[in-house]
Amino acid sequence: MELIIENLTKTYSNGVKALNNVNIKIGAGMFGLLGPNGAGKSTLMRTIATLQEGDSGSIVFDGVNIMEDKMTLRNSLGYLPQSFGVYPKMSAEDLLMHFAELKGISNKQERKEIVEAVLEQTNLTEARKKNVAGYSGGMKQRFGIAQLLLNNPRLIIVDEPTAGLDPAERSRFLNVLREIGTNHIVIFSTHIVEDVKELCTDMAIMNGGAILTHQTPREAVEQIKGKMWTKRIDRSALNEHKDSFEILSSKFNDDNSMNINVYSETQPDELFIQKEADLEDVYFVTLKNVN
Ligand SMILES: Nc1ncnc2c1ncn2[C@@H]1O[C@H](COP(=O)(O)OP(=O)(O)OP(=O)(O)O)[C@@H](O)[C@H]1O
Repeated sequence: MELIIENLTKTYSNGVKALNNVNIKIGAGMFGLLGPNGAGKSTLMRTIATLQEGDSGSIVFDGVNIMEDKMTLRNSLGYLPQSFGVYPKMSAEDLLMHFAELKGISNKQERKEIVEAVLEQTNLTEARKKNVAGYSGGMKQRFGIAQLLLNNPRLIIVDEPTAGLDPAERSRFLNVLREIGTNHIVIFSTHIVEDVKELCTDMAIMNGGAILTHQTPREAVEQIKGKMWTKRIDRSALNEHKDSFEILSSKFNDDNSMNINVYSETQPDELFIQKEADLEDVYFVTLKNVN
């Protein structure tokens, strides 16, 4: 199972180059697509999901060029968009039975079994009789996953699913995705670095329509190990430090001080101490290198 994207380009009619020669190979497992707002993540995901077309390049899923043969991909695709419509006042179970019928599962017993299974997979069995319209944000997102699992997709695309979820709901949602990720390709876009850290076996960072880096989270952190420095400064000294150092990120402390973080091969000055590199540092280093 493999998705291969080559030389994919898309320029919108207003001149925005949303995809700039994207090349990437994605295998089974949880793949995190990380990037700031406007990086091109949604454009890339919508193009893979065949909801819009690239200007040039190719996307091949399991040997089939999906730009030429959209139907084959659609039969094995589950797509959860960034936001989806309003649900009627129906229980999750009834609504899923209805969607299953629309998806062509005509045998009622078979439909029941599949619906039961997807409710279980998304931890919604207890809430199956409740109206989906009254579900919390996190439950709606899990329902979205239940719905896309009905036709047993091999490629699952979820566009910023954790945005707006509270920590408990986010964690439940990530657990559901984690289970699914073991035997599917799951492409998951987010601007939350923690999501990728907790969940993904593979990841890419995107900005300005281009893939800036494609590595496992562990490899990415390994690469900047020993090169991250932090210095505790008085908050009022921030501007003078900005003039002297390229500050990647900063954190306020409880007192009047703050920590500034810098990427450097060598100690930037004698008051900087080495900091344990993490994925957030990778994200900022990667974005900074192209700016
Ligand atoms: N239909 C469109 N017409 C014109 N420009 C568009 C269109 N859709 C997106 N863009 C622009 O293309 C660029 C990439 O947008 P895209 O939505 O793919 O990014 P994103 O990484 O998903 O961002 P976000 O996290 O904000 O959803 C942005 O500059 C955006 O303004």
